[in-house]
Amino acid sequence: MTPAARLSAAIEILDDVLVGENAERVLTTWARGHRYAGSKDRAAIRDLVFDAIRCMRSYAWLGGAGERPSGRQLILGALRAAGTDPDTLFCTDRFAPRPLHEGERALPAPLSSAPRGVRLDCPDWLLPLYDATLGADADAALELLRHRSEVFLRVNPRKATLDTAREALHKDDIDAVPHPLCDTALKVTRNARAVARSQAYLTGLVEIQDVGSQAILDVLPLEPGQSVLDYCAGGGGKALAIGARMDVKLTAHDIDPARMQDIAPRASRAGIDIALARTSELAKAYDLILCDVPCSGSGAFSRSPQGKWALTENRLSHLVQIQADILDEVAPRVRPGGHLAYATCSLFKVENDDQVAKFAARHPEFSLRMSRHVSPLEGGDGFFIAVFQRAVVL
Ligand SMILES: C[S@@+](CC[C@H](N)C(=O)[O-])C[C@H]1O[C@@H](n2cnc3c(N)ncnc32)[C@H](O)[C@@H]1O
Repeated sequence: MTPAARLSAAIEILDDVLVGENAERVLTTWARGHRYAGSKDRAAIRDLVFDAIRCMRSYAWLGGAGERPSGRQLILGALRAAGTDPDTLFCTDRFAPRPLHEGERALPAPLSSAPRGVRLDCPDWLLPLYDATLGADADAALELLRHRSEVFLRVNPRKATLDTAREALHKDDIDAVPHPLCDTALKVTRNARAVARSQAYLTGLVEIQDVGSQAILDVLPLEPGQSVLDYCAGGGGKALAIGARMDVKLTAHDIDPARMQDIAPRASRAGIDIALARTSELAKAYDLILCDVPCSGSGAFSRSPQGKWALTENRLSHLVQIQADILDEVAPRVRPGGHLAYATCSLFKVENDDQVAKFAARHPEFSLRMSRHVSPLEGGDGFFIAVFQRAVVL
């Protein structure tokens, strides 16, 4: 496909995304209907689509749109943001987006004169929430969240060291460097798209996991032989990381067991045992329970940018209630003297410190031992973790 034809495809896909369709699903459907598009085309179109979602407000501004842009306006804005002359691609070539009309040619005011939420590609109502946590760092963090995230790997210490994992990756033409935030983390610096096909990945030397997600687990009070429950396990990212670090008796649980379907193959690749349990199968008490709760995702909007625009005040309140309910549900299953860890990929106080303070007030049998905020400025997604200990004598 020509670069202009890729733009036409991205415009078509974005038009579906803009009426509320899930971007991943639209991209998959599009690829099925356009078999002539090769893997490089699909990757380029995907990048165009996700960049436009991340930068929706600034591209809409530069594309001359209001708050409800079209796919065409977003792609026009993307070209202007990149300093590309749109006339070279919106042209009469076959499969190219049609040439610009007079109205579209009018240049917008510079982005530097746009309101803060437009410049930072953030819904206005979320700005004070970021400010409350990040203060003077808020703009720099939001700037990072409007760009594509890096690809990070977690080295599995059961199978490799950082060096042997890097060597194995190198054989598949992938370069990666250690990251200071966590001593299991590698940042991929070249050929990230090849990771999922590489021997290092297929044989369990490395897993794909954000560095912030790895770093928060450093604070878990893990001891060999403990019983550990990952209560909101999803695809098992955290459970796998725990099992790779320590010989523990690990159980994964999720309200939606279907979400755990990848855990068995991932655990087998990594050489780790993880039992999967339904709620009725959970034990009465665990030494450590991790609740990696559903959240706004406000620390990870560079990875999942649709969430940024879909979030509403009602949805956020609902999530905060779900998080509190999950903590109340698991609290009785922490053995006396055991630990309860609460984690989010959010940067909002209402989901983090406020949630933790309210739990402590409702459950005087738990004491907060520590909490850790990971900012996007540290290199990965934004995360939060708090660790409580249950009193020995109740
Ligand atoms: C943030 S995701 C977990 C990500 C996962 N821990 C990882 O690292 O890959 C949150 C998970 O919580 C699950 N969940 C939502 N409500 C729940 C509940 N009441 N009890 C248990 N799990 C729940 C969701 O299905 C979702 O898979």
